[in-house]
Amino acid sequence: MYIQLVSIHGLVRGRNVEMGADADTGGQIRYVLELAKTLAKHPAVDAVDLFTRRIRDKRVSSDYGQDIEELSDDCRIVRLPCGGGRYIRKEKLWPFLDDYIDAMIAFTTREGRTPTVVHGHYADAGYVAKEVACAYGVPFVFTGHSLGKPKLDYLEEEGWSIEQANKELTIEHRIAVEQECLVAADAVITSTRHERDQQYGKYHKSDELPFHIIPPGTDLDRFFPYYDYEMPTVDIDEQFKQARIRLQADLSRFYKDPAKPLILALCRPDRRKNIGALVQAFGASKELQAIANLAIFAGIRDDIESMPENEQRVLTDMLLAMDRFNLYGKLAIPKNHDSEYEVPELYRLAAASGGVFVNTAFVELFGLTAIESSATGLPFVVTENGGPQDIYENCESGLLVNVNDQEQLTSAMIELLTDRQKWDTCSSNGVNRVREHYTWETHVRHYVDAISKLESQPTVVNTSSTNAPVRQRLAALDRILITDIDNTLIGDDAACERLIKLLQENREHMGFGIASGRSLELVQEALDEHGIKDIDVIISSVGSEIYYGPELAPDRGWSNQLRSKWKPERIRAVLDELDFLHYQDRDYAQREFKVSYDLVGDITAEEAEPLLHEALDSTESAYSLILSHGAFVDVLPHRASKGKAVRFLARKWDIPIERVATAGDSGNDRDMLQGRTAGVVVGNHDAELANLKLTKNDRIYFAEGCYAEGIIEGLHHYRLLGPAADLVDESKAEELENAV
Ligand SMILES: O=c1ccn([C@@H]2O[C@H](COP(=O)(O)OP(=O)(O)O[C@H]3O[C@H](CO)[C@@H](O)[C@H](O)[C@H]3O)[C@@H](O)[C@H]2O)c(=O)[nH]1
Ligand SMILES: O=P(O)(O)OC[C@H]1O[C@](O)(CO)[C@@H](O)[C@@H]1O
Repeated sequence: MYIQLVSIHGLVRGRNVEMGADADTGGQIRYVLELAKTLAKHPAVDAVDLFTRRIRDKRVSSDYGQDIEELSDDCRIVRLPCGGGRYIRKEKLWPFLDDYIDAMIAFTTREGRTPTVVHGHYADAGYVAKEVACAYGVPFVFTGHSLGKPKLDYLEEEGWSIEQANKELTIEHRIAVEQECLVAADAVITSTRHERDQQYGKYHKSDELPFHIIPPGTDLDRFFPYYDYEMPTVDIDEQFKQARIRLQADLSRFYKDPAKPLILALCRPDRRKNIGALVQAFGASKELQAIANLAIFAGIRDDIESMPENEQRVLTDMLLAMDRFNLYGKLAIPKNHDSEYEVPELYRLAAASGGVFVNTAFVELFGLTAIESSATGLPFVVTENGGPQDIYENCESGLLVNVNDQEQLTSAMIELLTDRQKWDTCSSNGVNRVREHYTWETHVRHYVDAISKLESQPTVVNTSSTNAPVRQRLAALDRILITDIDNTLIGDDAACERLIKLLQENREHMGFGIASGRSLELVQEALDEHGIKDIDVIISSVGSEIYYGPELAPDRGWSNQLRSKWKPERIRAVLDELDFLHYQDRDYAQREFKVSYDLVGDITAEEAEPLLHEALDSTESAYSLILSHGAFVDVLPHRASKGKAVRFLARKWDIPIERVATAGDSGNDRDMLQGRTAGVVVGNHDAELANLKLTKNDRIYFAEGCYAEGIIEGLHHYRLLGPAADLVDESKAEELENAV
């Protein structure tokens, strides 16, 4: 089996995982890393790749910018670009996921290994995994980790409007994607029954979906029992001992009486973790304060003011409550900790002190911290709402509480802190039963069982993607022809037929694309009229739209790139005032990313151009102006043009730009013909192409043949037809350039 796991957001690396560095780097990151590493050790698994986002940002470690990180011989983290290098929160990643899908397909195709399953974690990666699985016709597995509907319910209770939740958290889109993932999934892996029934239950009935309840594990090499320190025969890694000394020193700075038992809380700084309830309970109970100290580790922070709003509020509320209840000398809120060695030591220090672990989250889908604390022998007091119910039933290593009932919370803590017998029972139960129920090895055994049953029966029809085959085809191409339609591809029917036949013969390696000023509808009309089929990609409306395959699936990544600084209403307002322009009212002429006019009167294109720029500059829109056939004026977003769309495609599908043949006849083809593409200007070209000022880098072949005959001549010229071995290499390209 070759398993692809996908987990896009947060900070993912193999060593020194920065758990709690922000709200996006929590339990899910730990989960996917442990899952990947343990899966790779299973005898039925040949390899595991964990796909995440490549981040190149000075504010975070350069580790997150590495393309590949080996976790073991058969297990890698693969980082692919998704929306630039800057580290951004997960809600901002949505527009870039389509590009990520394509990058992942291109990567997989290059590697030449088809995944057995693609497993997406959280809605964002679920979306990616669903499409990739569909592209390869293999099963898609989904795990939500945290779901949008319950989050929205919580936010609404907190007074958020749906508009605010959409604006800041894109919540309805997330929920819609979760819904699609659940319908498409061949297996949904959940951690607990409660999660299946109460959380996923908000989306679908449990008998409608292929659920597998497989609880996660915990790393027992790190979360060993606290009493191992008392056992002279147990060998403990020095790094743990050093972490212990550091923590002891660090915590004792906060406390008047450091010898008291420790009440420990550890979670991401997220409001739903409801840390306030714990501070409130501790602050209000003189008894608790008399018998124990409180330590809250809520992520890692530098300057609270520079943190996102959610995290900022959690921390400031906590500091304010500390002040209000005057908990100085009794409460520690350390700024930093490391999750590899210090977190396990924290649990052990708390256990050795006879303390207790507390999690007062409003709801916890699973709650890794409850099994971590139990594994070290630290009893817990944990929310009864969610996954901890299962943990409690299996381990009996603590108490469940209604976190809205302060009295119950306080008494539970007091009970465990004062009843030594109870504490001992919970502590030993935790150590023993976590080893029975919550190891990653057990998880992986069940996981492999579940997915091997899927192997032979992928229910691809479930998925919503219709363009998967063409995506896969594009990823496998090593060259492509992209041609204009009018007066280039069409104009000589017999030559056009010859070209189509040649392309058919070379179809295995060579793609066929159109780049036209026409709208999609009019491109189709022309293609239908001439019986031209098997188009892989259509760049329409002068490069402002890209579509794939027979289903005409839009490239949303391209549209997202164009949206920035595009102000079509302002453009229209100023151009409407110019008397040498007529707003095109023909069908399909105006598009989301294209505002088009005809030149009218005696004015020439050369005379009109400076006047148009002057008007357009006043709009503060980032535009690109294209004049063609001496008659048409197209205004597009600054990032749109046929040439830019062609380069975008070459990059995205990893086709060397020298092997992208472009063919055209007029001004709006200029930028796809110039540069390193294998440009072909057909013999019947417009005068505006005759005087192209070519630079040393340009490769343009002026064909003698007209229309499609010229294209065929160009393809031969660049030796783009025939077997891959004949392809022009870099040195030949230079020779050719000179010849041109
Ligand atoms: O400051 C911190 C905060 C957390 N952690 C670690 O981060 C993980 C937190 O996991 P968990 O307690 O499960 O909470 P979340 O981060 O909220 O994780 C989400 O995803 C998990 C995996 O699916 C589920 O168990 C949770 O219920 C769900 O909320 C644990 O390993 C902690 O040790 C730290 O190291 N430092
Ligand atoms: O607030 P949200 O969007 O539900 O996300 C919760 C976060 O918790 C996590 O488990 C942290 O790892 C992720 O699933 C997600 O980053």
